[in-house]
Amino acid sequence: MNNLNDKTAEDDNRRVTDSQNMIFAFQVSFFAMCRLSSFPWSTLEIKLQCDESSDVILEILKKTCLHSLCQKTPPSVKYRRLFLSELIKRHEATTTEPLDELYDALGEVLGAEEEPVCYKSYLLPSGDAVSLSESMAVISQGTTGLVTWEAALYLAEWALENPQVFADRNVLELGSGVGLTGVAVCRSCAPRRYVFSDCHPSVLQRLRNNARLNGLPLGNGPPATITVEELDWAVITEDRLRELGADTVIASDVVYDPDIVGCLVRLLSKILNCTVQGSCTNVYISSTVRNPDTYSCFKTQLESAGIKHQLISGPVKPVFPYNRTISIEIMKLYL
Ligand SMILES: C[S@@+](CC[C@H](N)C(=O)[O-])C[C@H]1O[C@@H](n2cnc3c(N)ncnc32)[C@H](O)[C@@H]1O
Repeated sequence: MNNLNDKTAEDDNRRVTDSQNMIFAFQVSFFAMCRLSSFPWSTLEIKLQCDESSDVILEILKKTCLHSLCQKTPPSVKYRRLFLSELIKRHEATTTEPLDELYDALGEVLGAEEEPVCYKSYLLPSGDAVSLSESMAVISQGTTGLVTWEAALYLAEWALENPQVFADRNVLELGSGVGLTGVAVCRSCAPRRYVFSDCHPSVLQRLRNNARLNGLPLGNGPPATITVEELDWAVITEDRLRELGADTVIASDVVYDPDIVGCLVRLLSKILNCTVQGSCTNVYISSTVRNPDTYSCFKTQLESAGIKHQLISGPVKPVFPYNRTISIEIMKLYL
């Protein structure tokens, strides 16, 4: 008899955990504005078939559109409308009573005005969120820097698993974009100093706003510990690099255009040759291998500049939602 009771309790626990995992998956995907087709809809349908109540739908609603994060840093109006319409469709396919909360939430979104930018929030293992103002289009205002790219999420996951690489280090990030990797590193890896950088005026402005939005204590140059600097790879001098004094340099998705590979490699060569207090600088580049020709052109130019590279094992534990079928690599550079 005891065995039977134990088994039932075990099954109940498993069902609760499965349900919580599914609801969490909805929440993570919703706040990162993932494609709706990537949500676990079929798991939800199975759950709805086994459960007579609307509790699970209500819980998903509470963890998404009704969550306090959605009041502060909401995904776009259009996205919330499409999400709610899909949720309503799945709920209407069941035999349960209509849920007023769903229609109220949709009514609110239908009455809202679309903004040119939206917020995406990426949940950290600590439960905190990194919320970023991002553009809707992957290229806007003539730059690719106003959205978060997969290589940034990959590098951030790797950093979360390897905090010792950043702890008490003076970190310079090149081509920071909207700032996902940097915010995650500052929040979770305790760097001594962190310099976000980019060259595009709109990206720099967005970066400053995003750093503040995430509570980072932004200053204006030393002795501030976290700064946003205009740093163009084509014009930065060795003197400026020495002033910055970085002992760890990172970048994500900066190898995407054959026209800028040359000046990036020249900068990397300056960085590696410019020793800080006798110690060598650790350089890590995270790249999505979209175009093998561009990537191999980068490797060839590294070699010609006398820079060696070593592939680093990527992150093991998925934290952020992104397409994991694409090829992303982190390389460590050295002389
Ligand atoms: C594809 S985005 C990647 C942004 C971010 N690292 C990410 O992975 O989400 C490339 C970034 O490199 C920056 N960039 C391109 N050329 C640059 C240059 N010459 N100097 C500094 N930044 C540059 C762009 O402004 C843009 O923010």
